[in-house]
Amino acid sequence: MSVVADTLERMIRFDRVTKTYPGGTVAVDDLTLEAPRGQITVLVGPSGCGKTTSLRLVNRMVEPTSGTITLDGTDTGSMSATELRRGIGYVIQHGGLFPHRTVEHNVMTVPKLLGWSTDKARTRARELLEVVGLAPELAGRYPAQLSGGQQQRVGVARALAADPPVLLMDEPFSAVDPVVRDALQDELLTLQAQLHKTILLVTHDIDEAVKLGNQVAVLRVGGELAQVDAPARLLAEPADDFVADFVGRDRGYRSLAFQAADVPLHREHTIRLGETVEDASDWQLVVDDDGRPQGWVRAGSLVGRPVGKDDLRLGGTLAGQGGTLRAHLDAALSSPSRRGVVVDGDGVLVGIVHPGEVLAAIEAAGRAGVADDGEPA
Ligand SMILES: Nc1ncnc2c1ncn2[C@@H]1O[C@H](COP(=O)(O)OP(=O)(O)OP(=O)(O)O)[C@@H](O)[C@H]1O
Repeated sequence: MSVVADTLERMIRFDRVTKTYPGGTVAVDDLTLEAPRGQITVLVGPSGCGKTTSLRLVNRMVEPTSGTITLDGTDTGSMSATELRRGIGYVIQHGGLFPHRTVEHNVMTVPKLLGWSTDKARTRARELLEVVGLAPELAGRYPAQLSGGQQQRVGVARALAADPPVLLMDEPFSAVDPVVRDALQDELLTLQAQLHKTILLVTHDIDEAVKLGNQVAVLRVGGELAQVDAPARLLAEPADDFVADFVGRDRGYRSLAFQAADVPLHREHTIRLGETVEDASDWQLVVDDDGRPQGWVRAGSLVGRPVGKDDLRLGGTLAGQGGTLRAHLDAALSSPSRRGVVVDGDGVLVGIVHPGEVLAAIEAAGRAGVADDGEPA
């Protein structure tokens, strides 16, 4: 298998696909959609809009009533279901693990079905458990002895076992708490940066959709595609009221997460922990011996004595150098001094930004957007 990561060549294509279930429910209505190779396409929409049905149409767990689905140009209807599924990993909520098989045996399932030797399948399973961040000692446990997040990681490892070019993921992270979900989402993005799978992922959570998707398809109940676009465009230019409502009220602010910040950086006078405060000017930034910001102090009341950890006001977010407008604006607004702290990849202070200048950069980015498109966004 060779997957070219950087082409936009289609991998999965729905061509005028309709699925009507016995009883007459139209779950998917005349869907035409392409999932580009090596990218994450997210299907999002309210409950019952046909997301799961659309996903299952790809691996033929559901057959279309009309229309065709092609995989790399081949009509899936012309392939045997077994042959088709060999190239498709499938991840569901809770991992969908076999409860009576150990973690390792769960991951070995597909390689064994493909006729791999036990040794080769076991080596692959161990390799994958490491890839998804699971400690080797978990290999012998049963799914019930794992946390929700760990089960989900095993589910991903199992889907990747035979190195399929395509991954279908149905609400893979919705059964875990928000903190674990966020971590799993980050891990999927890191993994994807190495693996370049063609991923079709279903979620009902628009924040997850815009975080993970290279493109996001919004479906409405009745199985109609309302809009498919890159996340930034979806937030900036929802096609209609339904999409605008679905993407949410603070979409203007969230769209700043897709724009790189071109904001002037200013030098900031710093003091080190333990250093005696001599300057009575208002907020001062405290750094450790390596120059990493630790927090702000209100210097006036501290003049003449050393700064201790208890004096620090924390709470301001840090923006990464070269990061997004959203991260810079948030750093400025959440800082007690209203000066946003910008750090490099090692967490060392590189400068500060002022909220007014971040807003000016937002305005300038908006004007550049108008110039690019030739018409206002
Ligand atoms: N096997 C089935 N037989 C009959 N109707 C079905 C079947 N599976 C799904 N449906 C119906 O098709 C519609 C779409 O269901 P589907 O599960 O694809 O939606 P969904 O967007 O994934 O929903 P959710 O977010 O609630 O999981 C719903 O009205 C559902 O009741």
